[in-house]
Amino acid sequence: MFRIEEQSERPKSSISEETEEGASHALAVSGLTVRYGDFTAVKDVEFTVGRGEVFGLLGRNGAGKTSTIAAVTGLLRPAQGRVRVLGRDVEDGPRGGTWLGGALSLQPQKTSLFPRLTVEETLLMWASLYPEPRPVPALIEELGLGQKARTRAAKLSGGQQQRLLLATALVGNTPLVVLDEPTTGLDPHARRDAWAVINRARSRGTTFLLSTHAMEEAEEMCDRLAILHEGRLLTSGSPARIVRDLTQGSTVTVRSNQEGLAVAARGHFGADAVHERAGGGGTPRFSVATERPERAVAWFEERAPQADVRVHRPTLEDAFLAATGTEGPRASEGSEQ
Ligand SMILES: Nc1ncnc2c1ncn2[C@@H]1O[C@H](COP(=O)(O)OP(=O)(O)OP(=O)(O)O)[C@@H](O)[C@H]1O
Repeated sequence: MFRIEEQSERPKSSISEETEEGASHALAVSGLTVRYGDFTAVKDVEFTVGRGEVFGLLGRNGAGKTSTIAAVTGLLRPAQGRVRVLGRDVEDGPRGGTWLGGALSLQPQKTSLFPRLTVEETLLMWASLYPEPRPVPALIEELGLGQKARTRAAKLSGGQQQRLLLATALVGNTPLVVLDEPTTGLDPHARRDAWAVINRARSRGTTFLLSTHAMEEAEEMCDRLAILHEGRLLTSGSPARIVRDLTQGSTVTVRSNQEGLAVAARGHFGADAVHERAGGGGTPRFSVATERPERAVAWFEERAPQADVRVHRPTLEDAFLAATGTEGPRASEGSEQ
């Protein structure tokens, strides 16, 4: 379990003062446990999202991201725990599109699109559920669907449907927007367009909770992340902090026939930092673990100009793989105690 203390200062939402009272976070999740029958899909998950933040949920397939989102949005009643949006308990809100009087909106699943409604009709329908929706024509343009405004949902490509789903979440103009894998299936251009749309909404003060499998998206878009694994929250923090905490730092890999180079490297960087690598019978290879790869590269350039020197900086994907690499038995009623 991990608590997050920081929070961002952002403009207040349009929700009434009464519901703002005591609402120091856009979203506060505590002790969240979701069960399906005797299977525990989410266990004691705890995190907060500051106003105006983009907060990402990462996790392998089946880790519990969608179940967490369902509980956060009131679509599913948790077995235990509390979810507060702008200080107000989600359980108190009505179910359906007008959650918490317009405080949050959710990007629905593809199956929620009405195939015979056009892009425009779909968004007008969703807009009618919220007190202060965004103007539909401008949103259609922003999502790059201008040419398709009068096309039925069934006739859109997969990526266009995905953009329409993102638009249905944004049209409500709510302080908190929840997106379940918002850019899955989008081409790289459309993905960047979607990021730009999210960033524009963020700059107006909108808070986002999103789940994603795209590490680049998580690194690029999210202020903070939580990694869920087998229903539990493993860690949370900024992408940089997660990389720092869960990986061994940078590695410089050196291929060289120069005699004595590995020995000299051990003398300079320390014996523990230098590791021989299996070279497969080719040029001898070793790696150096270092916090300052640039300096290590300069050191090798000076002593062994012919050497093949490459830097590997740990990525969020490295951190994610390291954190979620183990596949133990899932939490369940029987194994929790
Ligand atoms: N309605 C349900 N009934 C029973 N089990 C469910 C139900 N919905 C989800 N589960 C189970 O709960 C676990 C978590 O599922 P969830 O959909 O929350 O994972 P996820 O992290 O969103 O996965 P993915 O990345 O594949 O979308 C999985 O083992 C899943 O099989």
